[in-house]
Amino acid sequence: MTTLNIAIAGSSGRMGRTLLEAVEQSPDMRLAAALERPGSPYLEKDAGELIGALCGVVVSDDVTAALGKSDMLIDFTRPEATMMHVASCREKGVKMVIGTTGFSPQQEEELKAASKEIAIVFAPNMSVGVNVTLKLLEVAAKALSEGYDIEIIEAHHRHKIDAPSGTALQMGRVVAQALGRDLSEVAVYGREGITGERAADAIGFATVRGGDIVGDHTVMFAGTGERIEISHRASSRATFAEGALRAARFLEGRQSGLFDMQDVLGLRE
Ligand SMILES: NC(=O)C1=CN([C@@H]2O[C@H](COP(=O)(O)OP(=O)(O)OC[C@H]3O[C@@H](n4cnc5c(N)ncnc54)[C@H](OP(=O)(O)O)[C@@H]3O)[C@@H](O)[C@H]2O)C=CC1
Ligand SMILES: O=C(O)C1=N[C@H](C(=O)O)C[C@H](O)C1
Repeated sequence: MTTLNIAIAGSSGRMGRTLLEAVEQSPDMRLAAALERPGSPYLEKDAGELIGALCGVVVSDDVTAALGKSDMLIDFTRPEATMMHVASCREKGVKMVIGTTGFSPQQEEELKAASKEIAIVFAPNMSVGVNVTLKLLEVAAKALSEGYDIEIIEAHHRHKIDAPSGTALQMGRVVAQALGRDLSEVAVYGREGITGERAADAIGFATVRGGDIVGDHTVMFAGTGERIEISHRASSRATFAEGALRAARFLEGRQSGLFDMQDVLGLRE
C-alpha cells in the first residue's frame, strides 16, 4: 500500500482539526505537515495537541518547506489563503484538495488555470450525502420544470463568514442548469420590503446563521397544492473530512485537471 504524505492548511480551524483526526486514523496516509497563518498562536506546537494526541509534526507557516515533504495539500481556509497556497502548489507541483468556499469568479478562474499544471479537487461540499443530493436535485428540477417555485434554504453555525453557503450556490447552479436557466440572471438573494410578486423563473436563496449548526440545506419546489423538499443535514464535520480524504486518494496518479466530488464519487454521467 502506498502512503500518501498529506499537508493540511488551516490546521487549527474547525475543518483543520477534523482533518488532522481523519488523517491520523487513516492507515494509508501520513501527516507530513500542518500549516497555519503567520502569527498564529499554534505555530511551533505539536499538531497533535490540536486533537489531543501528540504526533511529532510541528505546526508551521513555512508553506515551501511543507510542500517539499508532501504529495498533496488539503486546504479548508479562506479564499485569500487558498489562492496563496495554489500559487505555491503550482510552483512545487503539489496536488490540492480545496474545500474553501466564498471565491470570487476571478479567483475561480485562477484555480482553473492552475489545474492545467497540477491536479485539483475543488468542491464546496465533500460529503457523499450532499453529492448524491445534487443528483436528486437534477432529476427533481427536470421533472418539476413547470409550475414549481424553487427556493434554497441553508443554515450554518454563527462563525461562518460567507453567504449563501458554497453548497447552496452549487445546488442553485445544478437546478438552474437542469432547467436551462442562467443562475446569475434568476438568483434572488434574500428579500425585504415591498418586493413585488415572485418571478416564475426565480431561484431564491435564504440564509440562517446560529449556534453550532454544522450545515443544513433544503431545496424547496413549491407548487399549487403541494411542495417537495429535498434536504441534507450534516451532523458532524467528519463527513466532510472523509470526503476530502477520498478526494486525496482519487488524485493519486493524476498529474493535472480540475475535478469535483462528482468525479471522485463516480457520479458524473
Ligand atoms: N467543502 C466542504 O466540504 C466544506 C467546506 N468548508 C469551508 O472551509 C472553510 C474553512 O471552514 P472552517 O474550518 O469552519 O473555518 P475556520 O475559521 O475554523 O478555519 C479556517 C482556518 O484557516 C486559517 N486561515 C485563515 N486565514 C489564513 C491565511 N491567510 N493563511 C493561512 N491560514 C489562514 C485560520 O486561521 P486563524 O483562525 O488563525 O485565522 C483557520 O485555522 C470555509 O470556507 C468553509 O465554508 C467547511 C466545511 C466543509
Ligand atoms: O462553513 C461551513 O461550516 C461549511 N461550509 C460549506 C459551504 O459553504 O457550503 C460546506 C458545509 O455546509 C459547511
